[in-house]
Amino acid sequence: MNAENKTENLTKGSQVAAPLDLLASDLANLEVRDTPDEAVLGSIPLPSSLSDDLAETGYSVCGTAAGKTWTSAVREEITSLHAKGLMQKSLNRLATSRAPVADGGSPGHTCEKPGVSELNLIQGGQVVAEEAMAASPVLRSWFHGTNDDCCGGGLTAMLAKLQDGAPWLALTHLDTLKIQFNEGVGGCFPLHRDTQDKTGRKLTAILYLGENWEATHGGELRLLPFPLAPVNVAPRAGQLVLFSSVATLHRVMPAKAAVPRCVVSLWFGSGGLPGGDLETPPTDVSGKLFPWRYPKWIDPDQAEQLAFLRLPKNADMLTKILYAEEMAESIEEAFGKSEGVQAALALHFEEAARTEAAVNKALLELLRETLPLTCPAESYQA
Ligand SMILES: O=C(O)CCC(=O)C(=O)O
Ligand SMILES: [Fe+2]
Repeated sequence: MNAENKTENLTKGSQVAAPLDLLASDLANLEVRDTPDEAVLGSIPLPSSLSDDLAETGYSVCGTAAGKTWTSAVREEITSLHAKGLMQKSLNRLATSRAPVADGGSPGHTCEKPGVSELNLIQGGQVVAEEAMAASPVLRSWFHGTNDDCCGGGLTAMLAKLQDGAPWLALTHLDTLKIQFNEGVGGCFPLHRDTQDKTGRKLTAILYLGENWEATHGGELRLLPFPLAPVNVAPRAGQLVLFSSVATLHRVMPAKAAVPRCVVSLWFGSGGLPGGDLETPPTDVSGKLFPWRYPKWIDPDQAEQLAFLRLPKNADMLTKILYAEEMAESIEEAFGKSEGVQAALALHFEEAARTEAAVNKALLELLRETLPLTCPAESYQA
């Protein structure tokens, strides 16, 4: 059965695939390696499995992408920017109704993540926070790629490694560099995908800087690589997570201890920067540019039958339904239970129910029984 037929089945047809066996798997590809303390992000190889990881799961985890000395220096810079009051509250606008308002937008409720501050240092490839950048020599030299004296790392080296590791993403530039400081008092991010817009952002790279992170500190990044099982990633210093900005659902679990959680988030794009020589970025909204294939632990026949689950429209509909509860929980954890949040949750459940009504019931029942596809070790906390 091809993907087109399956797409129809999702909304109209009555035919459903045979139940799946949940298959055992080899778990990830954790390359143990000796990372020099001074290693700058970009200076040391990314996992050799990067391309396979991204194509099979939509994400790739690199246990150590930078050394202790460098990650400590970046953590100190972020901590000091926070102490100087140069960062901003992290806000989200939650839709509360589908009815348009006078200015053409839709009604919403703006909420703040408690204890979480952020700042874009780079946006559209340009420095947009001059004062903060001036006060951050380590991040500044990483961006300008002038740290030859520290193992030849920096943005240029990192971009080259990503281009090499996943050439099909056609990455051309760093679009955004955001720093984040979470005081560790419950702050978290609700379930989301990073990009629905046309900025050309394709790949998210998150570098964690948590010194002596322990499970009791919370703040794990939870990836939901539908239809595969969710994975929690520890925000340990030097750990880098790469994932599709367009496709990969993720959230940040609540921080549980008064230990700051510091993060550098990078978004890489294709198609060049605005005003550059290249054409408008190719978009993978059609699903064509991301070469999805299922991990080897899924039987090839089943993999073929399940390809339709990853067509963007299908994945969007099904995750809205299957992760409706987790989405609601993550919104409440991030923003509390104010009236505005309650209105947003009511709309969220209404939309999930409307989406569910459009999907073939037998197929949905089957998917509820068989998904997510689980490999034996679900949680990675190296
Ligand atoms: O802090 C993290 O681990 C992820 C943050 C995130 O998802 C975002 O900034 O979009
Ligand atoms: Fe995100």
